[in-house]
Amino acid sequence: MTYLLGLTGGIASGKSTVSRTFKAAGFPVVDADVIARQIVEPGQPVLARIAQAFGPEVLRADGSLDRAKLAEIVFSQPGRMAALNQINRPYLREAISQALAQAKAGGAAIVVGDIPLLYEADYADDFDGVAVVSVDPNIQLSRLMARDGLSQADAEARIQSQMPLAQKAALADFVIDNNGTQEATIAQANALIHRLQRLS
Ligand SMILES: CC(C)(COP(=O)(O)OP(=O)(O)OC[C@H]1O[C@@H](n2cnc3c(N)ncnc32)[C@H](O)[C@@H]1O)[C@@H](O)C(=O)NCCC(=O)NCCS
Ligand SMILES: Nc1ncnc2c1ncn2[C@@H]1O[C@H](COP(=O)(O)OP(=O)(O)OP(=O)(O)O)[C@@H](O)[C@H]1O
Repeated sequence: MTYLLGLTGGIASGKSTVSRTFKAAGFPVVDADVIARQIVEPGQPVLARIAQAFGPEVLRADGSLDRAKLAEIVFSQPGRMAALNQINRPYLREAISQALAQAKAGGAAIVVGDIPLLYEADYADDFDGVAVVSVDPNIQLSRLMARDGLSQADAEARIQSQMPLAQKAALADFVIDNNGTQEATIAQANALIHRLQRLS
């Protein structure tokens, strides 16, 4: 039996370290951010609907999505974010559930769905259990600013567009604390793998 694990957290909370650890141990990981990029490639219906709703200024000269421009709009205006979510979510859900089913058919003991908005978009019931990567707010803010070169105000707006991380941790079946070193986080992820292997 495959154990289907949902992996989530906040923006820049450290999900990548955990998903890399599962991949390194040989388990398939379905990455919602990658799928979210695929569904807005030129020629895809979602891109046309985004252009219709947000105007041609969110497209580059070559017709591809100007992600920085769209991010600037949606992370500063919750109403516009809600409009983007309304367009994207049905397509994302379909593509994510197809990718998870395909990964599960491979027969691995654990399959991971790395979904940043797992709780916000109501995916928890699709999984056998959910792991949240947690980090203190001040560390999350400084890592996000450093990684994406954002001002404090822009980084705070992105964090605030999501469910508070403490609330996600309270809902989770497993919590991985990423306040320490990456090595400490990898050790927690490996301990979780051993625990799930006993359950699967
Ligand atoms: C707004 C966009 C253009 C910004 O693109 P950008 O390249 O700067 O960021 P990227 O896609 O790598 O996402 C980075 C992080 O932002 C956060 N984030 C992305 N979308 C959202 C959203 N709709 N609401 C809250 N947080 C979000 C997530 O934590 C994600 O890991 C892009 O994130 C997007 O199209 N989002 C809508 C699709 C979506 O819901 N993706 C999340 C999959 S669960
Ligand atoms: N334990 C750690 N110590 C120091 N830096 C870290 C640690 N964990 C992550 N980072 C750094 O913090 C940033 C955010 O981490 P990461 O990209 O893994 O988060 P994420 O949850 O996958 O983000 P997103 O959902 O936004 O894609 C990265 O630049 C990463 O190198």
